[in-house]
Amino acid sequence: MATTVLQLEDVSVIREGNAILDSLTWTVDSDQRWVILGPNGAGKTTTLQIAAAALHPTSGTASVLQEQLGKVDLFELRPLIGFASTAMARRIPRDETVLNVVLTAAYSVTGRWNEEYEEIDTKRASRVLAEWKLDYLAERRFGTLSDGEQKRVQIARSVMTDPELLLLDEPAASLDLGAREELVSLLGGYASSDTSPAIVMVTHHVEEIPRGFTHALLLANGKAVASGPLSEALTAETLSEAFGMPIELTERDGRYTARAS
Ligand SMILES: Nc1ncnc2c1ncn2[C@@H]1O[C@H](COP(=O)(O)OP(=O)(O)OP(=O)(O)O)[C@@H](O)[C@H]1O
Repeated sequence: MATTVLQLEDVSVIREGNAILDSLTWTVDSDQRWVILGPNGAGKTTTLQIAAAALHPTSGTASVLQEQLGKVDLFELRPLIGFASTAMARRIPRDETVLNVVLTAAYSVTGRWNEEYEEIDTKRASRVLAEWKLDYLAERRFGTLSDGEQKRVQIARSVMTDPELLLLDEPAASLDLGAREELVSLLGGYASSDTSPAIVMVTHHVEEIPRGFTHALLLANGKAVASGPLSEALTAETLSEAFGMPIELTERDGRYTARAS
C-alpha cells in the first residue's frame, strides 16, 4: 500500500525579504514519480532541498518520510534519501574508481578510506552498476568518465542504499542527445519498476521526462502553477502559464516535446 513520503503544508522559504517558495502545499506518495518543471529561479532546487531534509522552511511544515523537519534527527533520515545533483558530484574524488564511488554510499562518505566493506555491500554495488550499465567501467577513475557516464554513476550511487525517496536534480543537464536518451531510457525502466522508491526529478526540459513518471509539479515565482497527474498538470496551458509565453506541447508514446507556439 502506498504511503506518504513527502508532505509540504503551506511552505514558504524567505531569503533577503523575498519568498523564493511561497505557500507551497504538495504531497508525494511512495508509488508516485514526480517531475518538477519551471523557469530559472522558480524554486525547483529549493523544493528539492526541503525534500532532501537539507533546508527548513521559513514557515509552514514539511514532513519527509513521515518525519516533520525540525523534530527529527536528520542523521537518521538522510540515509533513507537518495540525492543526485551536480553539487553532490563535485564532492566525489576524481581519482576514485567507479566501484568505490558507488560502494562508499553505503557508508555515507565520498572517497574510500579505511572502511571494511561487507560482502553484501560489494555484491549490491556490482548489481547496481550492472543496472545502470556501468559494470564495464567499475575500475575506471571517476574523473576520466564522460558527462553521461558520470551522471549514471551519480544515480547509481544515490540508489545504492536502497532509499525510500530518490531525488534527482537535473540528471540529464549537459548531456548530448545520445547520452540523454540512454539516461532517460534507464530512468524510465527504473521508474516503471514496482520496487523503485518514490522519485522526484527536477528538469528544465519536458523531453527529459522518462516514461513511467506519473506526476508533475509546475513552479513559477515560488508558487505551484499546477500539481497532479501528468495528464492534468502538464499541458500547453500550464506550461504557458509557468513560462509566461504561449507553448505547444506534444505527447507521443509517453514522451513529451515542447516549443513556443
Ligand atoms: N540564499 C539565498 N539568498 C537569496 N536568494 C536565494 C538564495 N537561494 C536561492 N535564492 C533565489 O531563490 C530563487 C529560487 O532558487 P532555486 O535555485 O530554487 O530556483 P530553480 O528553480 O532551481 O532555478 P534554476 O532553474 O535556475 O536552477 C532564485 O531566484 C535564487 O536566486
